[in-house]
Amino acid sequence: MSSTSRDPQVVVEVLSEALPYIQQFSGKTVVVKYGGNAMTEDTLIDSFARNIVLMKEVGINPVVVHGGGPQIGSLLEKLNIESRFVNGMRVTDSQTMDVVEMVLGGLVNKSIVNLINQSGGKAIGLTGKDGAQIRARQLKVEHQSPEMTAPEIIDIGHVGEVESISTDLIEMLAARDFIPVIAPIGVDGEGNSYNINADLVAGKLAEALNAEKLMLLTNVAGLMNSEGEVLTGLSTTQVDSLIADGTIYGGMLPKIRCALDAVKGGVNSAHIIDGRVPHAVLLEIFTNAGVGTLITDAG
Ligand SMILES: Nc1ncnc2c1ncn2[C@@H]1O[C@H](COP(=O)(O)OP(=O)(O)O)[C@@H](O)[C@H]1O
Ligand SMILES: CC(=O)N[C@@H](CCC(=O)OP(=O)(O)O)C(=O)O
Repeated sequence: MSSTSRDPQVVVEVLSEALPYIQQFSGKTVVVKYGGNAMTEDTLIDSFARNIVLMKEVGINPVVVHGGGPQIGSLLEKLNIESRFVNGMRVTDSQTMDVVEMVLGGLVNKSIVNLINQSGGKAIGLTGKDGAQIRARQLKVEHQSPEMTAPEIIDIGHVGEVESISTDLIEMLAARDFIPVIAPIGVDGEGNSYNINADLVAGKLAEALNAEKLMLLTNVAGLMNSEGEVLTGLSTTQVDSLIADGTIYGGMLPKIRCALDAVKGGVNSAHIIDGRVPHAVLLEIFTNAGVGTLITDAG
């Protein structure tokens, strides 16, 4: 339906209903993680970009952190390089690291920046290497399968975890009305690059920025139980048991862990939401629709 064919009364009522949310979040920072799996259709990416611009226009400071796992996977496939994951993390040798940097820092970052700019925003794309703002160290992964008596520590190459984040650059850009768009690549003191799971970067960045909200856009309706029902208001203990019985696996592991860490670290709420729903970001921020899984410290 075109905007001209909508009942004007409905349009103004919708705008009016958003007012308390606009007042509540104006001046606050919201970190939005845009997962590669949610970037499936051009119209969806376009509505995501418009949502981010609208947030900025009403006085909220959006900071975008993006993923791009499937996009990295498809270039690796073209280059005949196999993709392997351990606990939801990509095993990253030097060759894979080059591809990760090209895809995340180049193609994906610049296409999001371009779409936000096309929608009237002022986006600036950066990786964690710019201004050395994301200091990383190598992540050691603990892996245990049912047949093993004790977990083993495995080296999965150039995969990093966040050691520290400097928010100067992001705050400077946000204060001048730019929208920072961050690719999850970190750097250590020697200048080595690290591939960091985008959820982990988003969670740590939300903490460092004292963000009001962390929104994780993905390709499922939320965190689900084994019956496929969306769960919300989970405690750490409930999450631990869902991990232990295999209900939470793969890419949902870093996502739920970073959401729990972020709310423990002072972020007011974290939300795992379905990025395949048009205008998912606005639905979460400006309505009571209750999309997805909500995580708060009280959970
Ligand atoms: N309990 C669960 N509830 C929902 N999704 C889950 C669960 N456990 C594992 N997953 C998987 O996690 C995926 C989302 O993580 P990921 O693929 O890394 O997405 P993104 O690119 O958005 O970060 C889902 O597509 C689903 O396959
Ligand atoms: C270490 C690790 O796994 N890094 C991720 C970085 C991209 C990412 O996190 O993308 P999504 O959010 O789309 O999953 C990867 O190489 O796929």
